[in-house]
Amino acid sequence: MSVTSADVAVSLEHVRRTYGGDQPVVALDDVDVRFARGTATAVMGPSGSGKSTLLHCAAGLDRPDAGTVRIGSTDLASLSEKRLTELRRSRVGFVFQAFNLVGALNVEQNILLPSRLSGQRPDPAWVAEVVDRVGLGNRLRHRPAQLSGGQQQRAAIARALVTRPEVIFCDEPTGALDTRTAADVLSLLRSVVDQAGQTVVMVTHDPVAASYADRVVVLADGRIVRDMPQPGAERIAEHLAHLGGRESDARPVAQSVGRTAAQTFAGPAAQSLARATARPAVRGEG
Ligand SMILES: Nc1ncnc2c1ncn2[C@@H]1O[C@H](COP(=O)(O)OP(=O)(O)OP(=O)(O)O)[C@@H](O)[C@H]1O
Repeated sequence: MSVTSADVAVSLEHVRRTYGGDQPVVALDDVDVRFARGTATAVMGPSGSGKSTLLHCAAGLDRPDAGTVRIGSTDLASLSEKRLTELRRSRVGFVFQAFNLVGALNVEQNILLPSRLSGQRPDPAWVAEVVDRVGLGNRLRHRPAQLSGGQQQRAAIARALVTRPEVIFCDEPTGALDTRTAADVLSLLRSVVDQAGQTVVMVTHDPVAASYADRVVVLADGRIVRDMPQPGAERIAEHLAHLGGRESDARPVAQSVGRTAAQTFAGPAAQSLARATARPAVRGEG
């Protein structure tokens, strides 16, 4: 993908991250990748290939040993820990497999937490729009434990959106969800990109989840070994199989792509899944 620097939301240039000890592990080995604004990218690869390390370095949660990481034009190495924390609160959003909502706070308080921490007073109209977009208007007073897994993840996505971050990093966002709920969450992330023009970088083991992205980057042994625009779930599964990905990575796709979406899912998720399993995700179809 050819992009000018103004179009780049996040860039990693020759990034290397080694974990120490007597037998050092090279988790990222000269990784060079740019994530364009207004796109969704899936980061895939076998267990231990460096996906989480890439996400953590890109998001400023970890510092590489060598190379440069930029959010927009900001070189993260130039920032003190305090400034880096501020950047993470204001310019970056996170969505994790385990939702990471604060159990003692209700949905509204969780959604507003990043703004509160960064001392901002979010625009009420924007908060209302975000709440509407994730469909939690009637759950704002509920605690996380009173929500389904899908609702908790939608609350986490709302929390990630509320500061209007330049990029949202997702680590296995559908890993704890059943397939139908996962499809709804992936459609929501897709709409964040298509309608709000935000940038999503998502680590996933799931080829169906990855097929919602505009691009799939595959890591092996800390290096990028594939960079595919809209490959589709079947092709992703084939690539993972060749890399010796976990058997469970490929099997559900092989099963679901053999059926129509209507057979596999009912309701609003079906249309999204049809797109995911029949052909690659296409931007603008949200
Ligand atoms: N804190 C750490 N200390 C030592 N080694 C680490 C540490 N974190 C990661 N590693 C090693 O770095 C390599 C990459 O790990 P990473 O977690 O980025 O892989 P991954 O692709 O996200 O794996 P998974 O899919 O299993 O979550 C692995 O060999 C891992 O054991």
